[in-house]
Amino acid sequence: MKKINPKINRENNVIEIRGLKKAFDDFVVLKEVNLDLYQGENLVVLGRSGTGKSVLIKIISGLLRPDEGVVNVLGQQVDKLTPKELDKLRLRIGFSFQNSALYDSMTVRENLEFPLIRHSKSMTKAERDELVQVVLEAVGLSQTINQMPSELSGGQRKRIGIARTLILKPDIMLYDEPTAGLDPITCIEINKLINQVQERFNTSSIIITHDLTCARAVGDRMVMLLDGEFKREGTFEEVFSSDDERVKMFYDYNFVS
Ligand SMILES: Nc1ncnc2c1ncn2[C@@H]1O[C@H](COP(=O)(O)OP(=O)(O)OP(=O)(O)O)[C@@H](O)[C@H]1O
Repeated sequence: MKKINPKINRENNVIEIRGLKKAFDDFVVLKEVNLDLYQGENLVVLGRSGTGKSVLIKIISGLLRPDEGVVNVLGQQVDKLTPKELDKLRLRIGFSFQNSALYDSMTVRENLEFPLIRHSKSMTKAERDELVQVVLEAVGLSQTINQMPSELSGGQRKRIGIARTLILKPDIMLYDEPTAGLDPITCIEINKLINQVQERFNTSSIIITHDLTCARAVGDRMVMLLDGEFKREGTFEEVFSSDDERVKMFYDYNFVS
C-alpha cells in the first residue's frame, strides 16, 4: 500500500469543484459533485462504467461546459475562459489516455519532441534534446529513443505516452485508466511510475481507474462516484469499510473471483 505523500499542500487546491451538475437532455450524469485536488496529491476517482468519470475530466479540461456549479483549475474558472486562455491552461495539464496515442510514423524521439516544437517555439535543439533525455530517463526507457512505437510493448508505449505528457512540465496530470489492458507485472511498473512522477515532478494527479490494486498503490486519497455524487471519500480502507452494497460489489469484482 502507498505511503501518503508528506508533501501534499492542503492549503492549495489546484482543482476546486463546487455544486457541479451536468445532464444530457433529461439524463442527469453529475448531480452534485464537489471535489478538491490538493497540490502534490494523487487522487483516485473510482466509479462503475458510465457513472460520469470521463464527463468530469472533460469538464475539468474545458471540453464540456457544466450546467451549474463552479469548476476552478489552477485558480481559473474554466467555463469563463476565452478559447485562447483555455489553450494556455490546457498546456499546464497532462493527459494520459487509455490508448497512448503515439504517432506511429515517428520515432520515440520525434514523438517526444513534437509537443516542444509545437508549444515551445523558442527552444533550441540542444534544449529539446536535453528534455527528451530527462523524460525518457524518468520513465526508464532511454534505450528506446530511436525506435518506432510499433517496436514497443503496450506497457512501453504507455510509458512513452506519459513521458510525452511530462515534457511540457504539467502542474496537473490526468490519468484515464492507466493500467487498462496491461498484464499484472506491467501494471505494477505503471503504478510505480505514477508515484515516481508525483515525487520527481511534484505534480498533482487525478487517476481514474476500475483497478483497485492500482488505486491502492497510487492513491493518497480516493473518492467514489455513485449516482452522480461522490459518496465515499478517504483512504482505501476508509472507502471500502462501507456497508453500502454498491461499494462492496466494486471491491468483490476486483478481489473475489
Ligand atoms: N456528449 C454526450 N452526449 C450524451 N450523453 C453523453 C455524452 N457524453 C457522455 N454521455 C453519457 O454520460 C454517461 C457517463 O459517461 P462517461 O463516459 O463519463 O462514463 P465513465 O464513467 O467514464 O465510463 P467508463 O468507465 O466506461 O469510461 C454515459 O451514460 C454516457 O452515455
